[in-house]
Amino acid sequence: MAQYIVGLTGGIGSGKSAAADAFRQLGIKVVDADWAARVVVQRGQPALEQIATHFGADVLLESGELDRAKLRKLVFEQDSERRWLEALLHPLIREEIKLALESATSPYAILESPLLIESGQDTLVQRTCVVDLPEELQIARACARDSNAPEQIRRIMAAQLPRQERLQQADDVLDNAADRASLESQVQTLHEQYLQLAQLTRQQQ
Ligand SMILES: CC(C)(COP(=O)(O)OP(=O)(O)OC[C@H]1O[C@@H](n2cnc3c(N)ncnc32)[C@H](O)[C@@H]1O)[C@@H](O)C(=O)NCCC(=O)NCCS
Ligand SMILES: Nc1ncnc2c1ncn2[C@@H]1O[C@H](COP(=O)(O)OP(=O)(O)OP(=O)(O)O)[C@@H](O)[C@H]1O
Repeated sequence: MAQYIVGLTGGIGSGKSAAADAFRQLGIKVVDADWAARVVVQRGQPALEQIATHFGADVLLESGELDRAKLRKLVFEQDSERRWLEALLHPLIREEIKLALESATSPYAILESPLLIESGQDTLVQRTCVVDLPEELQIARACARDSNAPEQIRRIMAAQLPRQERLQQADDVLDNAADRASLESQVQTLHEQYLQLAQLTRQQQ
């Protein structure tokens, strides 16, 4: 496991991927929880079978892969179904994340996760960085990206920590209300701090 891990979190459409790309450009290994969530439900994985048994074979595409759009609709319309899915997937996602972090060789690593705090993945990290922006801008960007209805995005946001509660958990905040250049220069500043913190941690061991 990389010795110093920074958790990068924020609500749907906040700009986590954009921030993560900027860290990658600086040579930092990024492990993405949404990627791990895809790995654990690939064809042939036991979790995919359990999902098909619980929700019915309708949640599979003809190829046998998960129909993610269908499952997305089902779980964000009913809290109990979302909780069932999370209870199945979160422990598997955590193990996948740990494996990926173990192979990180950069001076520090980033764990990018929309549910870093909600799912307890923050126990895997030394520091929490929150990507923040006003909710209306978050909704507008998330809708534009996925051509999703605002109501769908609001439902997903309702399943995530409210903005203020997330900010209370932050060691660092990336303000993503302005353009990408502004985000990238904030990432550069944090990167320099993280290099120092990672070095201090190594020296103390
Ligand atoms: C419901 C699923 C199939 C929808 O898939 P889809 O490809 O449409 O979306 P994707 O996985 O790319 O997620 C997009 C965004 O939705 C939000 N989101 C996803 N799952 C959740 C959840 N359980 N609670 C709140 N927000 C969520 C996140 O902001 C995420 O970045 C998928 O999100 C899923 O399997 N979710 C449960 C696993 C999970 O909690 N993943 C989040 C990372 S730990
Ligand atoms: N500073 C910015 N200015 C304008 N558009 C931006 C900015 N940052 C991100 N975006 C755009 O907003 C959308 C959401 O950003 P991004 O995909 O990085 O968010 P995310 O937090 O990773 O979302 P999710 O949780 O859904 O994976 C994308 O279309 C992205 O290109």
